[in-house]
Amino acid sequence: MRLAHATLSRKLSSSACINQSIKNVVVIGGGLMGSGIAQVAAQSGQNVTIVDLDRKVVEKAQNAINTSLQRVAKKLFKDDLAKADKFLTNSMSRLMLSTNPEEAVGQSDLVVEAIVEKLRIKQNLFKTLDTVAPTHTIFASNTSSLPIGEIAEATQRKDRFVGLHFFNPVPVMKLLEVIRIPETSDDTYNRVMDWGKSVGKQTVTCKDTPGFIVNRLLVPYMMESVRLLERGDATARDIDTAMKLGAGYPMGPFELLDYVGLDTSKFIIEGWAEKFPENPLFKPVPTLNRLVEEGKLGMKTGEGFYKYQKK
Ligand SMILES: CC(=O)CC(=O)SCCNC(=O)CCNC(=O)[C@H](O)C(C)(C)COP(=O)(O)OP(=O)(O)OC[C@H]1O[C@@H](n2cnc3c(N)ncnc32)[C@H](O)[C@@H]1OP(=O)(O)O
Ligand SMILES: NC(=O)C1=CN([C@@H]2O[C@H](COP(=O)(O)OP(=O)(O)OC[C@H]3O[C@@H](n4cnc5c(N)ncnc54)[C@H](O)[C@@H]3O)[C@@H](O)[C@H]2O)C=CC1
Repeated sequence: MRLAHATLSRKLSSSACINQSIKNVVVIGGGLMGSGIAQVAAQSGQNVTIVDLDRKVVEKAQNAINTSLQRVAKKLFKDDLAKADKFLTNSMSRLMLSTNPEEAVGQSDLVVEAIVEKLRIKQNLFKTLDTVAPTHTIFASNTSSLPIGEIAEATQRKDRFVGLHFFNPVPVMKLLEVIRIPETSDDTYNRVMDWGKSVGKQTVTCKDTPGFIVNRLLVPYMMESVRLLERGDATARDIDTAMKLGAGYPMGPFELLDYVGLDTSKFIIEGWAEKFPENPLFKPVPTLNRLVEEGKLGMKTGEGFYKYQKK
């Protein structure tokens, strides 16, 4: 009887949740993207827990969010300091820190994963969370390039699994790519589309295909830029200047590679080269591999294609 009662209450709670909007968000990964995703959810009025392996990383994320929120507050309430301060305090009050993903997801409506771009690590994380997260909780990956279907393989909740691909810097870039797999339910899709708009993003939808829309076009362009450099056709600085002044890009490809992170860029192209060895667009790039091997990951380590002032 107790079991039936428990099952009934889970069913009721999950069906009741279907009508509820997403209020409790857990972001796993407190790096470049995780901190941005946590920020836009917190500033939009949601309760957010940001999780990473290491307490120092989540505290660093909290500081980065605070700094970024000050820029947003200044823009939103330029001549009303009291309102700007209230916005900042309220947003930060909705942000919790954790290094325990299993515990953090206990009350979640949505889990957004933004950890390292490695399929096995993402699968292991979701496999573990699938056993402890509430039945109604939606799982989403912010992966740049991995198949959402393969990440979802690790769980029993493919109907509640999507890709939610944000862009860097998350507080500024307006786009959110929403990727559904064949098993994604209409209710899940509709709820994450509404959620994406609630955090201020314009959503587009794409099939579960390598790189979805933007990265499928952007990453080969960035790799081709490095090949142009390797041939000695032009310097990195001139290639960046050319693309900013000639194509109106806000950043050139080398500035962007340093901004995105050379490690993430390498993981993306490596994954595609492995799956599609015959596609010349996905050929790995020796200079990128060398810089990553030397620990030069871009802005986040102070040097990539360019050197940066340590903050
Ligand atoms: C790899 C993947 O999977 C997918 C990806 O993300 S691919 C990468 C996609 N992103 C891009 O292509 C970024 C291209 N670059 C840009 O858009 C711009 O260079 C940039 C927004 C990053 C910086 O813009 P900028 O004009 O050079 O510098 P800056 O003046 O500091 O910022 C411009 C505005 O954005 C705001 N801003 C910039 N970074 C911010 C942040 N982290 N938080 C909050 N606000 C920020 C600033 O406050 C500023 O606003 P105001 O001018 O109104 O004060
Ligand atoms: N860097 C970018 O411009 C963009 C990256 N992405 C994607 O977002 C994801 C994260 O990328 P970044 O934020 O750039 O990486 P990052 O390296 O800045 O952050 C990744 C974080 O994940 C943490 N982490 C790793 N394994 C973990 C685990 N098992 N549990 C909890 N935390 C763990 C790391 O400690 C690190 O803090 C990747 O899948 C990437 O492809 C998506 C859009 C843009």
